[in-house]
Amino acid sequence: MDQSSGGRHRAFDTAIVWQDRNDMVRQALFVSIPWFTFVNVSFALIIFFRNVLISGFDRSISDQTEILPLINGIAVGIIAFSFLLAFFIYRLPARFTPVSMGLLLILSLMWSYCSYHFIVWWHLPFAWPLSVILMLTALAALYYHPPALMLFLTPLWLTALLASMQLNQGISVRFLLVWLILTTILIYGRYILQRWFDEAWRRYQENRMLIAMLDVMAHQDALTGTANRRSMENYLDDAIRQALPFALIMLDVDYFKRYNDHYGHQAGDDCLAKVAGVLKSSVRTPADLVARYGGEEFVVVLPTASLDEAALVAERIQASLHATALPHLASEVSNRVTVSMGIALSGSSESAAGIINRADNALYRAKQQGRNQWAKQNPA
Ligand SMILES: Nc1nc2c(ncn2[C@@H]2O[C@H](COP(=O)(O)OP(=O)(O)OP(=O)(O)O)[C@@H](O)[C@H]2O)c(=O)[nH]1
Repeated sequence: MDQSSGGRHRAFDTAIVWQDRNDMVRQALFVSIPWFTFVNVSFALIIFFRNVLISGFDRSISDQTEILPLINGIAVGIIAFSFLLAFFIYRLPARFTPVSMGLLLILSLMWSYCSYHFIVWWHLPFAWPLSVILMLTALAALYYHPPALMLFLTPLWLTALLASMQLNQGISVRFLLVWLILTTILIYGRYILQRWFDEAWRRYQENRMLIAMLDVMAHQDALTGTANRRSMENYLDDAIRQALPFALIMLDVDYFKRYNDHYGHQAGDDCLAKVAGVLKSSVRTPADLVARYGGEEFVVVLPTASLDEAALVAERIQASLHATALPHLASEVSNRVTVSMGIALSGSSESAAGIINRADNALYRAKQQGRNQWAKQNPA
C-alpha cells in the first residue's frame, strides 16, 4: 500500500491491493472503526446527557443514586476510550495491537458495569436493547477478527445473563430462552459474515491471478516466451521518454521459409522457441529485453550499451547459436540455423520507429553481404 502519495486514509480508498489476508482484515477494520466509535460514543453521550442535563429524567433511578457520578464518569470514559481506540487503530496503521485489544476489553467492561446497574438497580427499559445493540454492533464491526470480537462480546454477553439472574433471584426460563436466541444469533451471524468475508478473499485472489495471467498474455509472445511487439514498443517509448540511451539489435533467422518447407511448420515453431532461448541466455542484465518482432524476426534491446558492446552481444548470440547446433540442411550458408543481425544506437529525440528502421537497414545489409553475420548502422 502506497503511504507516500495521498496520505494514509486515501491508501485504502483508491486502488486497493491486498498482499495477504491480513491486509483485507486491516481494510475491514479501517472501514468499521468509525462506525463502531460512533455507536459507542453516541450511546455514552445519551447516557451522560440524560443524567447530567435532565436530572430526574429516569424516575426509576431511585436506588443507589450515589453510583450516578460513577456511571457519568464511565460514560465519559467510554467516549474517551472509543476515540483512543480509533486513534490507535488509525495511527499504527489499522491493525489490532495489544493496546487496541486492551482498549476493546476496557470498553466492554465499562459498558457491562453500566448495563448491570441499569438492569439490576434502576430497571431502565433501554438497558436490554442497549446491550443487544452494542453486541450486534461489535458483531458487524469485528466479525472478521474473532479474538477482538470475543474480547468485546464476552463481558456484555455474560453480564446480560448474570444481571438477569440477579434480577430474578435465579434463572428465569423466559429470559434464558431469549438469551439463548441472542447467543444463536451472534454465533450464526458471525458464521455467515465470516463466510462472505472468506468468499470475498477467495474471489479477490482468483481475480488477481486472472489479471496476472492476462497481463502475461498481453505482454508476452505465446510461442517463444519473449516480450511481444507491443510490449517492446512500450519499452522503447519509455526509454525514449526518459532519455535513456540504448542499442537495438534486429535479428532474422536465415532461410526460415526453407526451414519450414524442409522440416514442417511445427518444427519451425520449435526452432523459433529455441532461437528465443539462445537470445535470452545471451543478453547481459535483466534490464535487457528480448522481443519477438514478428514472424522469424526478433529484437534485442540493450540499455546504455554502445555499438561495440552491442556487437559483442551479437557475437555471443552467433557463438551460442552455433553451439546449440540446430540443424538446417536447407540453408545456403550453413548446415545449422543461423541469424543475420542489424545493430543501431538510439539517437537523441529519435522515435522508436526511426531506430528500428535504421537497425532494419543494417540487417538488410547483413543479409546482402551473405547472411550469418551482423552489420552496424550506417555512420551519421
Ligand atoms: N513455423 C513458423 N513459421 C513462421 C512463423 N512466423 C513466420 N514464419 C515463416 O517464416 C518465413 C519467413 O520467410 P521470409 O520472410 O521469406 O524469410 P527467410 O525465408 O528467412 O529468408 P531470409 O530472411 O531472406 O533469409 C515464412 O515462411 C513464414 O511463414 C511462425 O510463427 N512459425
